[in-house]
Amino acid sequence: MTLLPPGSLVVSCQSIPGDPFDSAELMALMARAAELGGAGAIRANGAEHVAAIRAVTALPIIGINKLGDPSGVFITPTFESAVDVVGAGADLIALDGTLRPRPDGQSLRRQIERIHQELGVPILADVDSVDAGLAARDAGADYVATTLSGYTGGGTPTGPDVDLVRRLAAAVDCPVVAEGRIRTPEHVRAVCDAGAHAVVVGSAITNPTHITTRLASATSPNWSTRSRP
Ligand SMILES: CC(=O)N[C@H](C=O)[C@@H](O)[C@H](O)[C@H](O)COP(=O)(O)O
Repeated sequence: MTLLPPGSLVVSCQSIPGDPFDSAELMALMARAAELGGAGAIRANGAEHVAAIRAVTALPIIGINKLGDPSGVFITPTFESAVDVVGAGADLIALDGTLRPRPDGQSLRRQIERIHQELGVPILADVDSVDAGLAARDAGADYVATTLSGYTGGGTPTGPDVDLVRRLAAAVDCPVVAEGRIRTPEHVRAVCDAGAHAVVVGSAITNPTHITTRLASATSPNWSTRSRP
C-alpha cells in the first residue's frame, strides 16, 4: 500500500509560533476536521504535534522538524531531528532536499540512507528546482515536493509553482507532490493537471490568521474610512 495514494489531498496542520492557534491540541482538531473533509494524509511539525495528531487519526502523517534558521536548511535538517518525530508516530519524513549546505555538514544521501535504515520510513524531499529534485531522487528520496520553491531566494510569488510541478513530473521517476501557496480549488486542479501525484495545502485551511489577512486585504481600500450607517 502506498502511503500517499494518487490524488490525495494532504493537509498541513502546522502552527506559527506566537499565533493564537499555536497548540498541539488545536492542530489535532485541525487534523480531525481535515480527515472529515476528505484529506488523505496530514503534514505536521515536531514530535509534540505529531503525537497529538497521531492520537486522533489513523491517516498517514508526514512528519517534519523545523529547526534553526529559516533562511537556510531548516526542515528536518539532520538525521537526529527526524528521530523523535518518527517515534511520535510519523509515517514518512519530509526534509529539505535543496542543494544548499546542510547544518551538520552531512550529505543529503547519508541523511536519507540513515532514516531509511534506522527509522524505516519513506522520505519526501522538499525541493526548489528540477536540479534539486533530480539530486534528491538520486540520493534516495521516495517522493519529491515543490515545497521550497519561492523560499530560497529571488522573491516569493503569490501562487503555486505549477511550472515546477510539470517539469519535475517529466524529470523524476518518483511521485511528485505539489506544495506551497496552493489556496483555491483552481490551484489544486492546475497542479494535478501538471502531474502532481498528491497536493499539500496548509495555510489556506489551517491558519485562520492568514486566511483573515488575505480576505481583509481584498476589501475596498476605502472601507475603513467610509462613513457607517
Ligand atoms: C516554506 C516552508 O517553510 N513551508 C512549510 C513546510 O512545511 C510550511 O510553512 C507551509 O505551510 C507548507 O509548506 C504548506 O504551504 P502553504 O501554507 O503555502 O499551503
